[in-house]
Amino acid sequence: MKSLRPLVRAAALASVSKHIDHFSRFSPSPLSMKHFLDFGSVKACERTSFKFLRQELPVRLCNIMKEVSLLPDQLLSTPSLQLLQTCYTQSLMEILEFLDKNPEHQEVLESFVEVLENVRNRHNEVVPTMAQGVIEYRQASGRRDPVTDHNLQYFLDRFYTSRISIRMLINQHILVFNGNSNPAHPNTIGCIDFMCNVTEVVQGKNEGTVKSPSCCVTNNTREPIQIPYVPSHLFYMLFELFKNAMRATIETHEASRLLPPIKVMVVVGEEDLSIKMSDRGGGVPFRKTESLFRYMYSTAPRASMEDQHRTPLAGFGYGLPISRLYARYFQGDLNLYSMEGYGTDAVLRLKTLSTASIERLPVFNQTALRHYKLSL
Ligand SMILES: O=C(O)CCCOc1c(F)cc(-c2c(C(=O)NCc3ccc(C(=O)O)cc3)noc2-c2cc(Cl)c(O)cc2O)cc1F
Repeated sequence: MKSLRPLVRAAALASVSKHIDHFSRFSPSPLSMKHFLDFGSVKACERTSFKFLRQELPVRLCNIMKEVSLLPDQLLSTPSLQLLQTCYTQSLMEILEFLDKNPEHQEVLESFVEVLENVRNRHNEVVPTMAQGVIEYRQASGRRDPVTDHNLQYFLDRFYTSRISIRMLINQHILVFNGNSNPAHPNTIGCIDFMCNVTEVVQGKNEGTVKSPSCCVTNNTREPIQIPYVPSHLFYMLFELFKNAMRATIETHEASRLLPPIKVMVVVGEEDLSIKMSDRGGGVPFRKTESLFRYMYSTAPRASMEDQHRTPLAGFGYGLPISRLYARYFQGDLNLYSMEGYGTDAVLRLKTLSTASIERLPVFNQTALRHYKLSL
């Protein structure tokens, strides 16, 4: 008797592709920070959240899985991408199990939270796994051409934004409905601090270390600058910017006893909250600024110490491009203004109003499809 395993696997794959086709026809529904706050506050209803997520999570998963399926075979066939597709498929099937479950049953709601925790943990390593897949693809395909790099950048921006948004929905549901209020952080609703003191988060990033440049923070108001935001997202972005500013400053002033300070200005306007981090770390040529945002998974060893100083861009990780995705996720942005020979200003913009902070989500549609029709 032939093993049933291949038949079962084929049937499961056929079923999954049917679901992916079905749910990828829906567009993801962007939520605003105000919605997250209103929904997670006293009006929080776990049944309503459950009914929304058992539809919306498959929609977001299947929209990006559709784009993954359009990647070139040489990338799709890498062990890392095979692992990612299995991971996403498994998570999709586990959530789809709840489509016909009764939200009036408490055990259904409790089981759903457990499944979401499993999904979140399963996806913890997605970023380095995708990075490894890109390295394997680049090693296998050998040639590097600008069109492929451009289309890969387009895909990775969408893939990581999708992942940020899925984890936001999952974390909100788990934190709001797992019954543990957070006494240490009374201003939080799920993973959102509705009175996030931006200046304090900036200052908290500058724990002095040996020989690190001093930092001074100035506001444009005497009152604390507070907006509803996700502290972990803000922490990730500021840490990345401080790391780069400190590295440039230290490498440029190695011989100096006194390092020029990194200055941070926090300004809140009616529409934008802007954080400008200014260093005197020597800057990079204007022509190379955009390359700082590339997903450089280069494993190329640097030839020498000299090279290490002259071509650090080759070793750029993905901290900066993903920081820009976090900023853009809630309609903000991250821009670099570098003056070669002097230093760099990194300007992080967030939205002041929770009604303007609306999820910016990738949608699988004809426009997206055209990017993949071109040779990736
Ligand atoms: O490891 C990681 O994850 C991130 C590793 C990251 O590594 C870097 C790093 F921290 C800082 C810089 C850098 C330089 C530099 O290095 N200038 C010297 C040079 C001059 C010319 C050229 C050239 O012609 O190519 C290259 C560099 N100048 O400004 C910045 C700079 C960059 C950003 Cl994103 C920032 O927010 C603040 C900054 O001061 C470059 C990095 F690459």
